[in-house]
Amino acid sequence: MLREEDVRGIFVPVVTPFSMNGDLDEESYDRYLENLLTHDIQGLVINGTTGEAPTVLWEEVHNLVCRTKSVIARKGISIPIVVGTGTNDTRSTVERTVLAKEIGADAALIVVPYYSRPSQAGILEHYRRAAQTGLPIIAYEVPYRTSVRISADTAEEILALDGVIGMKDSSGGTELISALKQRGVTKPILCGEDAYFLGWLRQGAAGGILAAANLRTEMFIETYRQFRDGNTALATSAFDSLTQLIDHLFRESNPAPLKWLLSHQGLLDSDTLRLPLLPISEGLRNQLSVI
Ligand SMILES: O=C(O)C1=N[C@H](C(=O)O)C[C@H](O)C1
Repeated sequence: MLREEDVRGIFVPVVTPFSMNGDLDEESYDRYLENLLTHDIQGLVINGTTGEAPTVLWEEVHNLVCRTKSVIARKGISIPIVVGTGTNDTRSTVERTVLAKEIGADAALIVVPYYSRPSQAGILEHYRRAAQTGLPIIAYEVPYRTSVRISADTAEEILALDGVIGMKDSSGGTELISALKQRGVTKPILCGEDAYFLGWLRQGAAGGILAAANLRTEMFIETYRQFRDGNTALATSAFDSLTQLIDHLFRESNPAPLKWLLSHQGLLDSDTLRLPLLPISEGLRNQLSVI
């Protein structure tokens, strides 16, 4: 299981490849994962936003976890697997987290419950129940997707729960992380906003869960390592080399641009997404093909 002290560095949220008919494309997944695991990343996230969690069935998540374990074993490496188990329903979140534990996940990524607009107390209770499953939890704050924002007080209380080992912060600004750091919170916070990765490291983030790190993975690792080692100029120049890519990857809904680039590079057979997401526009295809 993932330990709090190992929540650092570059975690890569994997895509869920689909064939043209919309079925899970297992062959592409294995090929893409084999390639990704040539890099020295600190963890994988299955069934996150980048994995199109809202459209992936639990049986498919199960299949992806098993396939991932096989690829990892074949390569003779060890790398933690974090599985997205969060829904907007506490009971199903707990059930999925228990199932993820049973199939050997190392931690669960649990999004703030969306749609229902729960109170801060309701959000805290959601995490309290999930944390009781015994699978380490990374809470995931992403207000532009969930339409609720956790306060610094609630974030601090969530992070104080036994079993919560960290937080992924995609809140769009540094207010939350700086408030938590000012309060002396020591549990790790991972950046979930690719464009702000270096800025977040400066604020005390322990690393990032970054869709863009599926591409140019080495430069993300370099940014993290140089920053960690105090070489801020080298970290800045590594990160500067990534900003154009990051900007393009988020011009249309993630993971559509990423899937297009992965298929353009031959790592996936197709850039198929499940509705309501659609493949990227022709305009963005033209831009991506020359970056
Ligand atoms: O899949 C994820 O985890 C990520 N989700 C963010 C989003 O699209 O909201 C982006 C981040 O890079 C990784």
